Amino acid sequence: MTGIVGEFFDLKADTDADILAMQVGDFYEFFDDDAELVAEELDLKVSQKSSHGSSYPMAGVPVEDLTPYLTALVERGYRVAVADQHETGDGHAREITRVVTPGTLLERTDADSQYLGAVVAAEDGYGLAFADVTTGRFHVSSAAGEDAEDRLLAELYRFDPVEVLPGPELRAEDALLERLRNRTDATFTLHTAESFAPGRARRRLRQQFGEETVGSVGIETEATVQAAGAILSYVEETGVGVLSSMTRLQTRSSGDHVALDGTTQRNLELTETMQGDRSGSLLDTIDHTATSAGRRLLSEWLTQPRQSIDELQRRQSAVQALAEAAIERERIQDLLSGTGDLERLASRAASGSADARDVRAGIETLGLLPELLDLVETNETLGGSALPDVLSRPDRERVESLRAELDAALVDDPPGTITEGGIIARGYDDELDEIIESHEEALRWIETLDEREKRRHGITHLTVDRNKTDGYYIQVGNSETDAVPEEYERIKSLKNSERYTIPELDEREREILRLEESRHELERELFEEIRETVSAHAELLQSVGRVLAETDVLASLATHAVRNDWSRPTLRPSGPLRIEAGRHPVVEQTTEFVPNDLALDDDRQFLIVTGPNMSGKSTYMRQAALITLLAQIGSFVPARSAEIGVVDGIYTRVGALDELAQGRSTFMVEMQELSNILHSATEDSLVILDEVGRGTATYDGISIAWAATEYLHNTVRAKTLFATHYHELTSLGDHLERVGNVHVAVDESSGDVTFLRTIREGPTDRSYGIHVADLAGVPEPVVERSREVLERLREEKAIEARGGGGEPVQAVFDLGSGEFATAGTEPPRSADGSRAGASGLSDDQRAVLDAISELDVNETPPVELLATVQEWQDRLQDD
Ligand SMILES: Nc1ncnc2c1ncn2[C@@H]1O[C@H](COP(=O)(O)OP(=O)(O)OP(=O)(O)O)[C@@H](O)[C@H]1O
Repeated sequence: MTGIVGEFFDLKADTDADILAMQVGDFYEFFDDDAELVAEELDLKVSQKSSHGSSYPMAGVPVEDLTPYLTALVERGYRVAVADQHETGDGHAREITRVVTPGTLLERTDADSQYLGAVVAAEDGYGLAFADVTTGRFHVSSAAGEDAEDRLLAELYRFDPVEVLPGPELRAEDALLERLRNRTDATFTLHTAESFAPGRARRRLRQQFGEETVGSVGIETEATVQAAGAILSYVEETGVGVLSSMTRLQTRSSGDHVALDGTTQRNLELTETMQGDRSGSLLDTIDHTATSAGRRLLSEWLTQPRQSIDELQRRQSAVQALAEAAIERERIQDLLSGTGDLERLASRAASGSADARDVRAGIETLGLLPELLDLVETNETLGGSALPDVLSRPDRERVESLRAELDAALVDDPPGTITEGGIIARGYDDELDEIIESHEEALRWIETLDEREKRRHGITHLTVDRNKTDGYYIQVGNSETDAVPEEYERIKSLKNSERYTIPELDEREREILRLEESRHELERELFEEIRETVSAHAELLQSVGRVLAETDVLASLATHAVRNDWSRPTLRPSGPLRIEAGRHPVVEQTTEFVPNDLALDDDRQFLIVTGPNMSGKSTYMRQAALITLLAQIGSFVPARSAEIGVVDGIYTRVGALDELAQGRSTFMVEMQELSNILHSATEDSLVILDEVGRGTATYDGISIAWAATEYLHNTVRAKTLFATHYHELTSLGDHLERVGNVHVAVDESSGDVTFLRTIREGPTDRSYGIHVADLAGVPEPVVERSREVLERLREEKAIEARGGGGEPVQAVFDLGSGEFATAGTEPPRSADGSRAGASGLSDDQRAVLDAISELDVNETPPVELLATVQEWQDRLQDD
């Protein structure tokens, strides 16, 4: 098939992109199914194009408007190929110049990172690589060991990629792929298997980052090399052209990072809430950054706390100085706001999409560095902090020479297009200066032509102007057309005037057009050279960008500390966690918050937290984790004072509601997460367990919680906070040396429950679930009946707890041994006190036993269970 539509189909057959945008003159056109799809997604009009007797749907957008349409399509997960048109000797030809995908979209303007990820499965784990084409960032990591899969998920959660390239082996692992898909919103793209081949991948990696870098950063596994190589090949193949801005290969320095699994990042609502909203997350609450690069870095810090005390104290010193020097801090934030995003400029310059305005913004931003350094050094408080060191990191002279070079090249306020001149400053290029001079002279000649002509011919209503159809012309009012000389050639008659031209004017016009053309051409060429200079300095720009982002984050942390009365925590290499009057950083924003103390040390390393529902147990535990985490990004913390033994990991196990939506058993998830914690946590970790064991039958739950506590206490020895409704567990405090009990106090003096939100020593003796049921509007008869049942149960429990003296009617939990005695091992006694054989049972007793063995504890709601137990008791008592 020939013709435009045929060409479209040929090109489409050559690409695996979902949609093809093909340039036809001033438009990008979509045909056939693509036209229907794009029209539907973007609300475009569909027309029909005839070709070879058939008619095809067609939709198009003007060339200059492609970007927003492209961005919208890609953000919806489509991969769009763009075929550009170029001139050939005898017409036009088109070829695909790039494929825009979620992970290679350059036109991003918001603050978010946009990672493209690759995951390669190997025998002993996974290799991972992540690249952000908009900033040139490139990270590699690996996930190995027994919990490799959890580590993999944690990394995916941390980078939150928009597009993932699964390696060839992974493609066959349906179950894992499904989990990955559930964990990210990424588009999964099948990139050619060859690009994952180890030899090829290694070559690419060396080519990109240099042999030495690849050797020195210590990429641990071949799978990681494969993942990194595949990303490089994908970025190259999609034609986004940013490879030269990827200058630094980053690995996680193991030993310094704090383990923070995906579940914990989510539970602590670091960058989004459990519901997936940004608002209400820790990031959203503490973010006062002035730049998008700053916000990206703050998000990175929060998901990547550190252990290095030196680094943390360095950050703390800067935050403290910035907190104290309020005026300078505001000045710094003022200077930073409105600056260009240098990391993104480097990428856009490398891809050739940066325009003169982008570069101009970059120049201004580079100029800020000496200004900031000056401001910081001349202030005593700031000068004594780590800030001067931060700002001195990029080579000052190189920055200034690049800035000066670019500044001399561009005008102060360039236009947003690079094809229409007006970009390059005078004095930068001799040839251009000459053209501009001649151009301006020709323009001056035309500007003064009206005066000359008026004088020469004595005509008063004469003007010289230009429009698209007529070019330059002389216009004379009808009343004076008689005075027009002979050489005037009429080109148009209007209602009240006539338009003329003269040979000199025609000649000037031709000259102006010629000069304009060469000026535009030359300015574009010069600008492209300048853009290449920018691109060649990608590394320098990125380092200045990072330094400014870091200053922004430190100032933001200082602002939040000052506004919310946070304090500088004392950091120690390991050991106790002591918090005086601590608060929850997010909850304190919206509530009259009641501060609480916490101490976890060598004498008391494990706290069991009890208290009524909704009293504040979760808040108390999360605030401990968040205070530790904030301290380990170098921030101040919401507390009167805090002493923090640096942790190597924060592990949480908190409600699993969201997993339910993904169709996994809550209990299974709970146990997988518990297993992960028991495997991974160390003596230097902080563990938060909320209601572990709740997802199964009571006795199973208590047993698991009991055993996990013993293991964490005896073997792992991690600092642990454990909230539970199982009061049985509180007696662990008597048995295990370093386990203590605290509870959240309530006031019942008025007959109602008032939440005091205060943490007190010792366990609670009861649960307030019924009160919450009442608050929630459960019908009065049910609430009343629950109270009766509870009373009875309490009496029974007192009997059970003594472990004898009464009639055990059901399995009892022996607090002394931590084991269960069941009805089966301890048959009921007969009325005379002697043990009755199975044959000596009454009908009622047998019926009760049958009922017990048939009852499915997992499937019976607790209230019904209690009622059933009571019914049995009644039957046995009547017996
Ligand atoms: N120290 C505090 N000061 C003020 N308000 C608080 C405090 N702690 C908790 N709250 C408020 O109490 C509410 C319930 O707290 P939280 O969810 O921590 O209770 P919980 O005991 O874990 O509940 P459940 O056992 O039902 O899970 C929170 O939404 C919070 O607004």
